[in-house]
Amino acid sequence: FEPITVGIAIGAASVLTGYLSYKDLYCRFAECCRSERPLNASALKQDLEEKLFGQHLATEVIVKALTGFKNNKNPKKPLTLSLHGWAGTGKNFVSQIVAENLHPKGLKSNFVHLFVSTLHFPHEQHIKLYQDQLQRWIRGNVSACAGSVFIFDEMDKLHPGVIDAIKPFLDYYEQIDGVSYRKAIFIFLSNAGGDLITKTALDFWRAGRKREDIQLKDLEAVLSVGVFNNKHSGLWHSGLIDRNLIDYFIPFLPLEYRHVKMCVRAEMKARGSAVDEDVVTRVAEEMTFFPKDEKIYSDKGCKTVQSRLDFY
Ligand SMILES: Nc1ncnc2c1ncn2[C@@H]1O[C@H](COP(=O)(O)OP(=O)(O)OP(=O)(O)O)[C@@H](O)[C@H]1O
Repeated sequence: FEPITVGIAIGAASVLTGYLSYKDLYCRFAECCRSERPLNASALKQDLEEKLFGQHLATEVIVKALTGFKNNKNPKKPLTLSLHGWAGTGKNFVSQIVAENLHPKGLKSNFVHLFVSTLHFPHEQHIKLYQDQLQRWIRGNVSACAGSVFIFDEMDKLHPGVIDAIKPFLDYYEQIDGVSYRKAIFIFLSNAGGDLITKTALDFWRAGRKREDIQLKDLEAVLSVGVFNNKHSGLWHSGLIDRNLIDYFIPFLPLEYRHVKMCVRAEMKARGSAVDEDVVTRVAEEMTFFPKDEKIYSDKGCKTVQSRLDFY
């Protein structure tokens, strides 16, 4: 070997390892954006299967959507998921699990952003301002981290004008003003279609069929009436659906008595207490169930379980 070449190689290697270890060290203390980091699909699946109760369809579609998207080195557009269902059925909860699997700090991460319509965009007269702020916010954050996650809660209460502001980012553009949005993930949550999803679940129940036998295709037609063709739905107005900018519609089924009980048990464990079946039953029985005669589904899903448990 020629001494000069060897010297250069050693120099380059030490600079490189120095750089790498510096970066690794830095990322131990500060949060780093690692958009290229592969998704641990089995960890996500396990998380959903263990923590999310009664939502076999949502679990299946979310794992499939995220695995496909994160395995694709060159996606043509950002991933857009639209989660639909009754209150308290786990839409926010799932977003939190997804966020944690993408960025370890989850909702607290600098690369995960949650917007709540009634909180962040409450006044119709300020739509123009919201549009500008939101566009600037998304542009700034995707420039800083390509794999940023944006969650929009209460999408059905969001003014279509605000949705219009984000539409360009969801499209198939390679870049907009030098920024590529193709690795970002947008998650929309709404109650739209929840009543129709419930009706399908109820039809299955009344026909003596198992909840787990409900398939995506049983709900696609239902969602298309409730959300796609419903002119009062913000999603329809915005043209997001017409332009095929939503990749996956994910239905959340209404929760039954047994699922509410599972939520109570999970909450007790999370609080570090032993599971007391007596308390589990009492909390579950305090919830209200519908329809009036059959009383199958919890009105609020698992939503008030935590506060009710405080009384025991
Ligand atoms: N399917 C579920 N499995 C396990 N826990 C659940 C489920 N659904 C709800 N929960 C529990 O109830 C809490 C409230 O649910 P969540 O906020 O996710 O409901 P949501 O569907 O987003 O409701 P909304 O439409 O009213 O915003 C969650 O933080 C979680 O603890």
